[in-house]
Amino acid sequence: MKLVHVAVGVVARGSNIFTTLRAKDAHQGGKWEFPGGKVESGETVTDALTRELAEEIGIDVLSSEPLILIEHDYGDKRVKLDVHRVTQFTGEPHGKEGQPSKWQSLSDINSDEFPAANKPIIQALALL
Ligand SMILES: Nc1nc2c([nH]c(=O)n2[C@@H]2O[C@H](COP(=O)(O)OP(=O)(O)OP(=O)(O)O)[C@@H](O)[C@H]2O)c(=O)[nH]1
Ligand SMILES: [Mg+2]
Repeated sequence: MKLVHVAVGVVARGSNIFTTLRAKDAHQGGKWEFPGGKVESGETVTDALTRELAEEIGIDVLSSEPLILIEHDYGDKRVKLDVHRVTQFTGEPHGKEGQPSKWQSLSDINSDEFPAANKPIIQALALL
């Protein structure tokens, strides 16, 4: 099965992190996620991160740094999540595609409400 390369952005304000709800009919639908999406051919991960966060949550990423790289096999799909912490941005994050969104404080984040691949992301954030 082919590996889907995904750019994922952790947008934080203090200890709050911006999260969005995946559409019911999407892969891992109904779970909360960190916004992001597939890296297209010819794009760098940073290009993809910038494009996806502009499309999905209406922000302009000014700087970001790598947080963690995760490979996960869902059985129906294999993903490589290239997770970056967004350290500077302009604009106010919102569910630009109509998706529900919320700021969640790190201490309240429940891994069970996120796709299984996200567990190490949430653990890594807790160590920062
Ligand atoms: N954006 C995002 N995707 C995640 C996370 N965790 C996780 O397993 N994924 C998986 O990564 C894959 C690609 O993400 P995506 O659905 O956002 O891709 P996309 O924006 O390009 O959407 P599209 O497929 O509708 O074009 C999905 O299979 C999704 O389940 C996460 O925290 N954020
Ligand atoms: Mg997406």
